[in-house]
Amino acid sequence: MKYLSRRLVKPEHLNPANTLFGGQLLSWLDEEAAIFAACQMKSERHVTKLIAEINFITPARSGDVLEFGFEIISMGRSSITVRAKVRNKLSQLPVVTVEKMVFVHVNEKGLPAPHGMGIYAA
Ligand SMILES: CC(=O)SCCNC(=O)CCNC(=O)[C@H](O)C(C)(C)COP(=O)(O)OP(=O)(O)OC[C@H]1O[C@@H](n2cnc3c(N)ncnc32)[C@H](O)[C@@H]1OP(=O)(O)O
Repeated sequence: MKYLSRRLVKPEHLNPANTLFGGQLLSWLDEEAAIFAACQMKSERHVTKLIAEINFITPARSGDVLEFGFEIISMGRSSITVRAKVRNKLSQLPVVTVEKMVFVHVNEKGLPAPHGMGIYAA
């Protein structure tokens, strides 16, 4: 798994329990995974199709630096499927894992279109 980006947890990202709001983390994850998918497909136009099995493992707190890791599970005709893990940079503890994120390359009408790429390192 490649850890390609980092985010700092700030007070405005917290929930009433003073830990990172899950929706904030998922928003970051979707954006970071979409960038990863774009790099693999060499695509500027793709959409998130599926996010499956999200497991929030340990809480993150203000001041924590989170690292976002991704790996390719498979590439199809128009789609790419990736696995994701976010971990605490200092402790290396896993914060969340996502078993499956599917992104689909689309044409100008928003319909699936072949990305034409094999697997290569971004
Ligand atoms: C980055 C963002 O936040 S984007 C915003 C959020 N996302 C969206 O709004 C997307 C809304 N959804 C859509 O527009 C449509 O569902 C599309 C364009 C993604 C797909 O349309 P579909 O009619 O399902 O396409 P189709 O059945 O031809 O499948 C296209 C590809 O997706 C894959 N796919 C479709 N459904 C699934 C699924 N449930 N799970 C896994 N893969 C799937 C197919 O296997 C196919 O892959 P392949 O071409 O590599 O073999």
